[in-house]
Amino acid sequence: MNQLPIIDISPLYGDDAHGWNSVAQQIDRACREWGFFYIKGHPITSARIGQLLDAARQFFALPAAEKLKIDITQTRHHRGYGAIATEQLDPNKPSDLKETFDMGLHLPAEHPEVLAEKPLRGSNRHPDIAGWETLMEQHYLDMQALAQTLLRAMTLALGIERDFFDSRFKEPVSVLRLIHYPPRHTASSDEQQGAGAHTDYGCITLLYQDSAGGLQVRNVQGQWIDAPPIEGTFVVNLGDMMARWSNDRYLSTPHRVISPLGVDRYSMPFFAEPHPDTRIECLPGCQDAEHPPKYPVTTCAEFLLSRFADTYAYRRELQAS
Ligand SMILES: O=C(O)CCC(=O)C(=O)O
Ligand SMILES: [Fe+2]
Repeated sequence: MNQLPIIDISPLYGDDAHGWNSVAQQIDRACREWGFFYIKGHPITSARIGQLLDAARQFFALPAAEKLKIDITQTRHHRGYGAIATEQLDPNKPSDLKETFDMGLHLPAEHPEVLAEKPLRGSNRHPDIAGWETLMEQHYLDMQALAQTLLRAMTLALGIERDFFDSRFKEPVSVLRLIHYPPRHTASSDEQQGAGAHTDYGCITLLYQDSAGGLQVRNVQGQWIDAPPIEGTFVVNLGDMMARWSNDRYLSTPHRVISPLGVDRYSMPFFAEPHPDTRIECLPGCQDAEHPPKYPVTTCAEFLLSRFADTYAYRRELQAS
């Protein structure tokens, strides 16, 4: 197994039941065998992607002092700029060779969860770049809608009600992230990695990657295989919350990014995660006498905060304070 499946999801934008079922079967198989696949036939235009890449290049090229005006480590709710080495995804390797911009659902100061200082809730912190905020806020909503379309298809194979995820993804904690990987300058990729080997924390991740390459996925035989850029697609993968929800019927697969040699790389993952209070509890169709629930029940917020603390020194300090 060395080739990730490519699934055309365009039938999900019509109401032909046969088309929906066919896509649902393909997604179900890819989730069980790989936890990773590509999608094509989605509604995000190449013009939009071009605007986002331009914006990302403009932002990451700003002087450090300008970017640090929205330093993520100065927030309680995890929004803004993460400088190089803020994250360490693989505890056995040096910190990651990448810089990031994170945003979430914009909640106004008077929202009850913001007033109550609930973790991960609040307003976005955008850089002062013309057109940036409108572009990013719209893209966030469009990626959330795309993620929910995929989740709706997944309910068919999981044997749960059609709106199971929709009802749990109201006011989600989903994150849209832009990443810049500076080039490595030595032929060896063993030292500092772009992104160390990790599994994602959330339910489902939709990743746009530019043409530089470097993403690798560990297959069930334990080999690292390339997930090369394919024009017009997103790479989709499942995170640990979905593995728990599905009692490991669906795989949360390790992946990493080898820093590009001689070129910059830009990527944009969207991490779809439900409302913070959502109970992550084995789905009824994923358990029986031979497969009892493997994981204790948790909530989305509780689970995410524990994983953030593993990855970010600043979150450990914040949670200890
Ligand atoms: O940049 C990429 O291609 C992957 C990034 C990633 O795996 C992550 O941020 O979780
Ligand atoms: Fe990841």
